Amino acid sequence: MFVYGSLVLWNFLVEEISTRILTVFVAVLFLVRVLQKLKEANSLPPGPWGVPILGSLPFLKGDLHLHFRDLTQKYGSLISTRLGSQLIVVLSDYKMIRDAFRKEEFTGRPITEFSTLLDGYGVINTAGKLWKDQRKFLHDGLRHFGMSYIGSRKAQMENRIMREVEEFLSVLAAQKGNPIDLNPFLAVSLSNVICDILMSVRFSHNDERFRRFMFLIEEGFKLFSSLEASFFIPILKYLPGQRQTREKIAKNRVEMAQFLQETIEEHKKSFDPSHLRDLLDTYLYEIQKANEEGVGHHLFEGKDHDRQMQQIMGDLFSAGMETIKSSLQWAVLFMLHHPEVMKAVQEEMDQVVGRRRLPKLEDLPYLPVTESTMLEVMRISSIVPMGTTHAPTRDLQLNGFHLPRHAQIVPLLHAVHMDPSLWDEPEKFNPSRFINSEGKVVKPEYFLPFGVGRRMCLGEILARMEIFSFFSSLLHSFEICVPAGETLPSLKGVAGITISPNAFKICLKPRPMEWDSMGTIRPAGSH
Ligand code: HEM
Repeated sequence: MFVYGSLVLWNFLVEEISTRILTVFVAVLFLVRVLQKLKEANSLPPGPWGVPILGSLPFLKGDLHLHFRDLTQKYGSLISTRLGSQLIVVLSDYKMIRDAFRKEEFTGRPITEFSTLLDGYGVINTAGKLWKDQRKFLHDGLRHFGMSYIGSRKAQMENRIMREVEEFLSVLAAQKGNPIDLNPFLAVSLSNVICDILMSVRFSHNDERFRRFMFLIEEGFKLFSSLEASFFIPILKYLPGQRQTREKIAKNRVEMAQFLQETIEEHKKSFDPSHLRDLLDTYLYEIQKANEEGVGHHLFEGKDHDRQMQQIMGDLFSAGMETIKSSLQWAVLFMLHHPEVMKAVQEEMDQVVGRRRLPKLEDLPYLPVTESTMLEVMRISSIVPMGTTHAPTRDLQLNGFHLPRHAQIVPLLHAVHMDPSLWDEPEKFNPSRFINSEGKVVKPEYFLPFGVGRRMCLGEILARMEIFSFFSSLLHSFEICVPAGETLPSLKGVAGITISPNAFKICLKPRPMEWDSMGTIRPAGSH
């Protein structure tokens, strides 16, 4: 009896002690974790803490890039803040951005609701080896098809662009000076340039297929924006309405994928390895080579080939069309606001290019007023105000602060372009800031419309060629004015991933070319 009683007591004590030890152990673990979090929070770059769960979300006012700019003015050029569950680190000093983004460890992409929707396909939202291989391949491929400052391929690219410029100008001339919104005309012409390079596809201005494709892209942007809240507070994705939005995104993606897949299938049928027509063919070539060698291709890392090609085409199209369209719309808008600059650009071209032909890329070094005007448009509009969001590939230190692996790193390009310590009166539109005392165009190292470092824009050369060709030809061919009775359109843009102007209308009055007064058809080789 005594032995039994002792055993019961012993067991009771052991259980009691174990429970207590376990409780103490859990409490210590919890405390250590809380201390770790506090230490981490203390070593993060400075910035507003906000409120529990929501972070700074309730205090967001206006456009995100302007909100971040206000914070950097208050807390310094490296700040951190929480938006819901996401830790955001903003860099606004150009040297800091440049030095950080040169390093491999800043080339990651954050894992967000948005990136999971894309399943790691494409180039823009990938990271690691797959991104690196993809980027190198695309860089070489785009060069091969003329995205280069030198060589015969450059001439090919210029011809391709000028074919679209001429069609653009003739469609505009057919509007006979009536008020028009340039947006749909630019959309077709610019899409044709990029689609030709990617997959030898061109659209006409009334093409139903193209309209549907553009509609799906625009709707996609809107649908993604309406999911934004759940990117920051993931639990919101279970709200009614959010599921339907996701389903709609998936449905639209299938429709766009079908459109792209049709082109991929046509390419597969007519594929000739000795004559690669476009970027899509270069992918097919790589796949064929890998199949013959019986190995998986490093460009796909076990991913579905067709889906990867679809996403690459989609990535380059969406990165390459909207950005140039917005830049050109900003350029026109600034010309309406600064007719004296428009006049100076036109006079320079009349003198250097003459009235017998359209401007060519080789004229550019002799057109400092035109070039500096385009640069100033890019600076002041900063159409990709926050670049793309990067993520550290591991926990890092930057300027003595801790950047955890899950942080989202934002390069605030807008703040760099509006920094009064770098630019004199940055809010003022002043192209001559890019011209030195010898009359030459100079681009300071803190001019970063295409970002900087390892993940900087892949399409910079094409973008510069297109912006020059469309802008200079438009101004060479037409006087641009506000429709009679209408007020000057606002310079306040609509901010999303890019900033574009609100829709506005213009009237175009032809500036006679010499072949018009001669009553002849445009002479062959005049452009
Ligand atoms: C005015 C036109 C354009 C501007 C201002 C622009 C600007 C930018 C910026 C700021 C970035 C992010 C850089 C970073 O995060 O560090 C970017 C990335 C990118 N751009 Fe552009 N871009 C333009 C046109 C184009 C064109 C025409 C193409 C395609 C042919 C293109 C393809 C890309 C791609 C693929 C990336 C992502 C690169 C990567 O993730 O490694 N862009 N661009």
